Amino acid sequence: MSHADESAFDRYRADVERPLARLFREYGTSRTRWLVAGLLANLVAQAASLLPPVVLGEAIDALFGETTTAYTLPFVPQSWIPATAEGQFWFSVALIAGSFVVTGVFTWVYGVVANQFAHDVMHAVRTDSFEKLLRLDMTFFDDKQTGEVMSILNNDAGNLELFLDNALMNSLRLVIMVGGIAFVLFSLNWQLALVTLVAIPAIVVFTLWFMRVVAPRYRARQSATAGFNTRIENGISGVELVKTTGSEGYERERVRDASRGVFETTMSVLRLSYFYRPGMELLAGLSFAATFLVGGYWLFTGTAPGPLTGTLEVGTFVTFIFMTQRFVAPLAEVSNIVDQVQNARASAERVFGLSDIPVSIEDDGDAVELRDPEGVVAYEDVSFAYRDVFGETASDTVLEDVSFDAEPGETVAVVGETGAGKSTLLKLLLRLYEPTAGTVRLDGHDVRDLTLGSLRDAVGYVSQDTHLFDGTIAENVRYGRFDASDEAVRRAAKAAEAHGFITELADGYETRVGERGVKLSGGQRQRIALARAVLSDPPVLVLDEATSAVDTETERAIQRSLDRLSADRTTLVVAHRLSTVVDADEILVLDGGAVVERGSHEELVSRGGAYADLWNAQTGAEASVEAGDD
Ligand SMILES: Nc1ncnc2c1ncn2[C@@H]1O[C@H](COP(=O)(O)OP(=O)(O)OP(=O)(O)O)[C@@H](O)[C@H]1O
Repeated sequence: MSHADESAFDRYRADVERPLARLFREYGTSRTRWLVAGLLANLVAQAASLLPPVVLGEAIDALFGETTTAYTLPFVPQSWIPATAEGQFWFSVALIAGSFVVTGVFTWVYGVVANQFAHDVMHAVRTDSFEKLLRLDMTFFDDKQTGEVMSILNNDAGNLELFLDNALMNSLRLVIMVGGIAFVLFSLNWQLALVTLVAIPAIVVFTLWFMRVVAPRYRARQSATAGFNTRIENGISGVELVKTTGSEGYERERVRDASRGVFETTMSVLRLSYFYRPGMELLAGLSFAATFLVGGYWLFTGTAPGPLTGTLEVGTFVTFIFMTQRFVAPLAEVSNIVDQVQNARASAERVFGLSDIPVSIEDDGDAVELRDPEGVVAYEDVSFAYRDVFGETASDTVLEDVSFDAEPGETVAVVGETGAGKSTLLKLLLRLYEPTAGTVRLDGHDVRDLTLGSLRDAVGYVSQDTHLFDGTIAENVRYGRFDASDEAVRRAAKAAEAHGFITELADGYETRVGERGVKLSGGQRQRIALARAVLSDPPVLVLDEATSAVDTETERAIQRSLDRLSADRTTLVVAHRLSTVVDADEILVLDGGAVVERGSHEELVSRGGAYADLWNAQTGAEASVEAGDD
């Protein structure tokens, strides 16, 4: 499989080694005290819960039978045990009551502690994953796997929580129960204990087999779930397109297929679980039946059956029966534990798969903080091709040997046919991508040497597709400059010719813009984005078709205020409508990523080249539209 066919997740997820061990290393060690407290509380609770059957068995033999034996208890010094039968009876009552109290209190403690531990880890996994997402290169998002990503933050973090809270504590309970019970049974009667515990190796082998067989099915289920999330996410975010093209049936089919994938992969896990769970119950039940058969026969006949030797007391037999019952329940839980462990393993692989995706665009140790930027921009022989997340070239050359300078107060316009590389050229200044050759400089610094924060603070950027967050207009203008005063927000809106329409809205600056700003028109959204870019008063303004969606009248007004704004700033602007760039100090005409012409509007028109053709086509077109309007 070539990299192009493989998602970044698949690649890095496959390389994650021992994901659950890594979970403990990365998230458990800093929370060891919670883990240890949980373990200890669990240990005490389980140990205390083993006491009543032992005391009961001892009481039967020492106090209730016709022929009584001496009252002894494992781990309890003989000097603590009262000498009289009555004293021993009350001692037994106290021990049984006490053990229930201890079990109750410590079960509560371990519940609280385990919850705290597990939810704290889940919180950390979520926030770390989100933080990592924000650091990832744009190339990652160009592959757009929103559904996968949402799955990590939701399902996977949840699976890990369930594992730490439930599976981990339950498996400890299981180990303590089985270990503790085995210990007690062996100390009471090792021969009968062998009979009782003979099923344990079979249970272990059966469980290991199940885990091995079910693991790939879990992985398949998780990917199917992530794929389903992606489908849903795409269907909903593109709902307008779905409706306007009447594609509801098509989308329904696609979601149905994705959902069927989840259904089938889930069923393939469940089919094994159906088999495993009764298998475990059967093995646990066999152990109980064997104990009852052998112990019962021993008591019934009064002689040790088969190769067994010695005597068996009724009380010991009762303790055995109670104890065997005790481990049937936790053993039946094993299938749930295995379920959660497998789920958690696949989820941890995905969490760490994400965290292992390399980030190439970030501050390195000696990045320079750009202070008091002037806004001198220089592109020196810049070439560029898009790369994929694996660092391999993913597109043809998009920019080739582009050089230009822009000083404060100057405007450089980039024009050219669609796909010529104009937007890409601007993005390199913000270091959303890095050139494959050549250097982009701001105030003489290679942008790669500057801290991303100070670089991006110095550049106000309005992209081609403006994004607004759900919130008020004021919040959207303030985005990125969260401490800006109301007055500053208004000033920025005025500069972007947005103040007028904002004040006409019922709630003015407090109007909610809806998901992605859908409650505003395209032109209104652009003006808010422009206001956002000018709010911070950056020395460099980068406008990628910032006024393409507004009417000519508004565009002229914006142009006038931009002229004022750009008087002492460096402005890089991409425009399709050439009328907006006639005053630019330099116009670069891009064709196939290379600058084919450069100069002022007048120079380029008089040269009669590509720009002049574009200009004539546009002014001619405008003239005919106006003629048509008349
Ligand atoms: N994220 C990406 N990954 C791979 N190739 C890309 C990516 N973005 C753009 N391209 C390709 O790079 C080329 C230049 O795109 P760019 O958006 O810079 O063009 P443009 O001149 O701004 O076009 P337009 O005028 O239509 O906005 C196009 O061929 C496009 O297919």
